[in-house]
Amino acid sequence: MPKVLIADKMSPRAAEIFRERGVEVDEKPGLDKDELAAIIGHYDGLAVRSSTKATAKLLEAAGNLKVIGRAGIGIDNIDLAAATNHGIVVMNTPFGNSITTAEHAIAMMFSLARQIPDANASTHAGKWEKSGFMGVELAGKSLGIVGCGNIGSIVADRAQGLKMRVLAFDPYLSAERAKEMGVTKLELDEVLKRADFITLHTPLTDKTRNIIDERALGLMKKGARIINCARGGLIDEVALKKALESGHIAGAALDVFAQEPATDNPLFGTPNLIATPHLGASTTEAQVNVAIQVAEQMADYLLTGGVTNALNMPSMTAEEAPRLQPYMALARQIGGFAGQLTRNGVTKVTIEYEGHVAGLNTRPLTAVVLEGLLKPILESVNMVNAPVIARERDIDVSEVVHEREGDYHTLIRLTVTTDAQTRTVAGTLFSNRAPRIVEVHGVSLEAELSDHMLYIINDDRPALWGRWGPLWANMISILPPSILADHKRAVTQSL
Ligand SMILES: NC(=O)c1ccc[n+]([C@@H]2O[C@H](COP(=O)([O-])OP(=O)(O)OC[C@H]3O[C@@H](n4cnc5c(N)ncnc54)[C@H](O)[C@@H]3O)[C@@H](O)[C@H]2O)c1
Ligand SMILES: O=C(O)[C@H](O)COP(=O)(O)O
Repeated sequence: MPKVLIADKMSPRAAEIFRERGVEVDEKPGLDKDELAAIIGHYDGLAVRSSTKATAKLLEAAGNLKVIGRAGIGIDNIDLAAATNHGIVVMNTPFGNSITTAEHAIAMMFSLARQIPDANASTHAGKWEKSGFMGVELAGKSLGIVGCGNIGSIVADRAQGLKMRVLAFDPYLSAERAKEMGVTKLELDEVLKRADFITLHTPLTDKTRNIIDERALGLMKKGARIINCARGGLIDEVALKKALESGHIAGAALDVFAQEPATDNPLFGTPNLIATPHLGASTTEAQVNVAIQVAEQMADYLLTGGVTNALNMPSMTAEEAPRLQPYMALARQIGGFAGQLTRNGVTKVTIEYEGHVAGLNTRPLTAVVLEGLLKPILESVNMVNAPVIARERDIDVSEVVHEREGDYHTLIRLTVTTDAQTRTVAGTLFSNRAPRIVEVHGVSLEAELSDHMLYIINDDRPALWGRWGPLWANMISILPPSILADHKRAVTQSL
């Protein structure tokens, strides 16, 4: 029975689902990195939110780990490259907390517009400063959204309900989608210049780090307000502090910070700053959503091989997984067989899908062919890291899907090119389930592979094979070793 560790505070629904699905589960939120490293080796799955750091060092100690599930969206706390290298699938739940986070951004916008946190504190202090908290109306104002994906588009919808004009900067937002959403798509500088409120909803990448820096803040209207419920690091915190202190920016509401947990931040104490401790996803509804999704996805992967919302391997639904299973076995055999035939460095790999298989989800099959191909040289390769390893080794991988049906109702053909030669291996499924190798280097044959086989090319040199010679002339043979027991010496010499 696979075993999963829930390492962050999560809705109890996650553990319930793991148990219902037949996955053993331990809930241990709040372990420090050494405690986690000491036990991670016992688990097949690790379920986290944003607190647990799945670092390269931790993953070194995670010898059995097959999947990391992020109950949420951002995976900044997971070393994706290290996970991929270790063959660990990383999956998130991209939609479960989007509404909740969009609502937090809207709540932050209202809080800024009406200074609710300061007014609340002042009233609690018995000051009754009615004239000290003059606000601004949202209706008729412009909201600039930077990053108009899942959350940004929900924010746009809610803002339109508040009768705001919505401007969007997102290089990947199509004109049609912008039109459909009723937002005005503009370049960043235009959005900054025109908006009364700016809200950020991009991931933190090399391109978005400090996207709101001193220059960007300078472009914003005097008296504009800014909200960040996406990721710390999108705003230069020192520049924002200056802009708030000078009054150029009338207010900022931040849910996320460059360093988290943010217990000591240069912005703390700055006037007109509203801060929440990364609460964007913290509603009961969102936490139940992401807990259910992450547990279902991880259980699917561990129990059926189904892959949903993975960030480092192609998806394969739990329904597809059993249908693809015999093809996975075939793909692994074809790749493994070709890998054992290949001596020199591989430069190019072409995988052709023909007939029935051409209509299936071929990306996982390609990953498995590559796994098989690379296995003879790299013990730790699996279908998660095989495509990355191929890329790192400059192997040009291409998939060709033929709609035509050839001699077989379904066929996978692998062509491997090295500096020295080109080799092909093709296989089919008998009765839609039993893998058969049906072609090697253009020679037709039929072989059911088992774990230990002998592969022989007979050069047809006189006297090499004694009485077997005439039979094997110009043939490739793949045989169980027992058949050749009497001829062991000859075979050994030949190989
Ligand atoms: N505060 C929280 O608790 C909380 C909760 C959920 C999500 N988040 C964060 O919110 C962010 C957005 O989440 P999402 O689900 O909407 O993601 P998403 O991938 O659906 O949307 C991100 C958008 O940003 C756009 N984008 C990418 N690079 C850009 C760039 N250089 N300039 C402008 N736009 C760019 C993308 O095209 C995409 O449309 C993520 O960073 C996520 O981690 C925070
Ligand atoms: O990316 C996310 O989903 C949010 O940052 C939520 O993080 P959390 O699960 O730690 O609340």
